[in-house]
Amino acid sequence: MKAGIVGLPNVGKSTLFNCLSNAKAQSANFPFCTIEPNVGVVNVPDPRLSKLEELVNPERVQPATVDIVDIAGLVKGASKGEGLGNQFLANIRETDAILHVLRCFDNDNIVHVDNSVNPVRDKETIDIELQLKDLETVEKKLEKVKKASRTGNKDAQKEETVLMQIKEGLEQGKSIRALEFSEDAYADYVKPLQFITDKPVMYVCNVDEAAAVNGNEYVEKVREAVKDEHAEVLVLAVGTEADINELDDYEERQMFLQDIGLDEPGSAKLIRAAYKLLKQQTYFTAGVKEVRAWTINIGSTAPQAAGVIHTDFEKGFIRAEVIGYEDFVKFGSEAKVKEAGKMGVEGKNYIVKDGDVMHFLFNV
Ligand SMILES: Nc1ncnc2c1ncn2[C@@H]1O[C@H](COP(=O)(O)OP(=O)(O)OP(=O)(O)O)[C@@H](O)[C@H]1O
Ligand SMILES: [Mg+2]
Repeated sequence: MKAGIVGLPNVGKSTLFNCLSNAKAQSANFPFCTIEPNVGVVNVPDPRLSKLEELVNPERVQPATVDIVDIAGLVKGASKGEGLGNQFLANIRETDAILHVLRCFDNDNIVHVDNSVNPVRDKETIDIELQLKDLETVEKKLEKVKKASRTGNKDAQKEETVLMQIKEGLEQGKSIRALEFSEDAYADYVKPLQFITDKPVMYVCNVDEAAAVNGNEYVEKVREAVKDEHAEVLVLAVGTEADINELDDYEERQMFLQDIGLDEPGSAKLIRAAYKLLKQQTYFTAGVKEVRAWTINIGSTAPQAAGVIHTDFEKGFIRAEVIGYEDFVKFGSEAKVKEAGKMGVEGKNYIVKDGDVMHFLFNV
């Protein structure tokens, strides 16, 4: 699962990527600085992991990770080959969620490809290109489905209705995630086409230092413009955080963060939000060798969760011993939780909860 950073050229996408990941992407004050996507594996900051580390005192700790991709800037006409053309639209298609960066700061020294700061307009520019790309996809599919539908194929007729609904929505400037489908229609006809505007999105408002905590007028306009999308809007002083990240010393970084009014980097909040956007959740294993956060899809069963460690764990799954995170902390160790009778023994239908501390029994 990966989240892609998307936006107009020169709005701070690579700078954001560098805040999140240790992989250094080139960022500079000119449009189309990024051409090939930069890929980074980013640790998901999770205070629960430090707490478990404290209690178990393991040899090593492994946080959950999320893959972040920094993609080239999009411009008007991209879907027709303008700018870097279609290539990076393919890069976006390969992601599972979109972090849409919007420039929400004034600075005459930083070029804006459309010559003025207007994040709502910028958002629409990007949306239109993505919608046009999806329109192309749906029209291609419709051509085929219509043929089958004319021969009286009932399934094809149903599909045609759904695809027409998508086509009309896109033509009205709506993104597919804003359209409503029945659960079946979505699973059968919409999801398989992997539309770009169906991917979950989060808006990242790139502000200056003064607006790091409370945002500014640009941010308010963005919030207003996206209020029907049920999408999260995150405020981040990307440039400032990148500067702070350059400091080697942890104490010094904390000091600068406090100076701008933050108790943790906005990028930490962003990574956690991206993780949620990808519909991922965490369970833990807490052994003396390793305390580790594992990533699963929300709604995973115990065997599916076991399968993330090893496919044999899933195939040979017998049962799972489960301790709720809160109980683990309250009693302080696996043994004490057992003593208190708070350890659950769960079978293959158990739906794993976020934060469960798990131990699997299996045979191979
Ligand atoms: N909040 C900010 N305030 C001031 N300058 C910023 C801010 N965020 C980014 N910048 C500056 O904007 C310029 C462009 O940033 P960056 O290279 O990250 O853009 P990009 O979106 O990746 O562009 P491209 O699409 O061309 O790859 C850089 O000089 C960067 O330092
Ligand atoms: Mg870039």
